[in-house]
Amino acid sequence: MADSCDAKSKGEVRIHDSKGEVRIHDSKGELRIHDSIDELCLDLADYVAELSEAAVKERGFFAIALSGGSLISLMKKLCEPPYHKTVDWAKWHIFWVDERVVAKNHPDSNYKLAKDGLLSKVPIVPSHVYSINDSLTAEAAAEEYEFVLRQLVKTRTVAVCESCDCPGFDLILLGMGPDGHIASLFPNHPILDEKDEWVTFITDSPKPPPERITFTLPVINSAANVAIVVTGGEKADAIHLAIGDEMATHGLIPAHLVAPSHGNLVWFLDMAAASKIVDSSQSTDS
Ligand SMILES: O=C(O)[C@H](O)[C@@H](O)[C@H](O)[C@H](O)COP(=O)(O)O
Repeated sequence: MADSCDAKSKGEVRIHDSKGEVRIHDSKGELRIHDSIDELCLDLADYVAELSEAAVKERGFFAIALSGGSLISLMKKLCEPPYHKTVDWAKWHIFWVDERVVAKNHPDSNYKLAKDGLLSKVPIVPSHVYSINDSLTAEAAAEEYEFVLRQLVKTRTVAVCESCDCPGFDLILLGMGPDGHIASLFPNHPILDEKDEWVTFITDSPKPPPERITFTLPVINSAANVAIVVTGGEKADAIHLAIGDEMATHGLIPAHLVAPSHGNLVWFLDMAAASKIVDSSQSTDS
C-alpha cells in the first residue's frame, strides 16, 4: 500500500515573456519571467537536460513521465542542437502521467502525440518506452500499467520515494487545464483522494476522451522533480488559484495539490498564463 507523503515543498515559478526574465520569490517559490514562448521552450529544454544528466550520473537512468496536451510541443528544443546530441537519450525511461484509453495510433493518444512530437526525433531506446496496453479496458490498463511500474521500481530503474513506497520519478512533467486539472485529475473528482493505487482510471473525464488512466497524487508528489508547464491567458484564473494566496477562498484545485514531499516544483509560465499573479512593474523593462 502506498503511504501518502505529506506535502512540504514550495514551488519555484518561472514566467516567460517578451519582457525578459524576472525572478520573484514568494510563498510558492520563485517567479521567473522570460522572453516569449521560445524562451520558455529553451529554459524547459535546459531544465530537462540538466535533470537528465544528474539522474544518469547518480543512478544510471533518467525516469521521466510525460503528460499530453501542449507540453510536448513546448519540449521541441530538446529535438534540436545541442540537446539531441548532448542528452544521454539511451538512459531515458519514458512513462505517461496520464493516457487516454484509445489505440496507440489514435489522434487522441498521448503516446502518439509524444512519439510524433519528440520520441521519433531523438535516439531513445524503444524498449524503454512504457505505453499502455491499448487492448484493455481502462480499469485493466491502469492495473497493468501499475504492475509494469512496480517491476521497474523493484529494479530501481525508477527510484523509490524516501518516505513512502511510491515510485520517485526523476521528473514528472505536467500541463494544466483552464479548470486547474493536472494529468487526468479533475476538480472535485473522487480519484483526487486515491491514496493506495499508484495508477487509477476514470471513465468520465470532463476533457474528452472520457476514458483515461492517470498517476495518483501520491505518485506525483513523490517525484524528485515536478514541472508544471502552462501557457495561455485562458489559464490565468486557474494559475491564480493554484499559486496565488487567495486560493483558500476559492477551494482547492488539483494543480494546487501538487506539492512534492521531498522534491522540487517548478512552474514554467508565459506572461498570459501568469497575468493574474504578476503586475507589469515586475518585468525587466521597469
Ligand atoms: O491527457 C491530457 O489531456 C493531459 O495530460 C492533460 O492533463 C493536459 O496536460 C492538460 O489538459 C493541459 O493541456 P493543454 O496544455 O493542451 O492545455
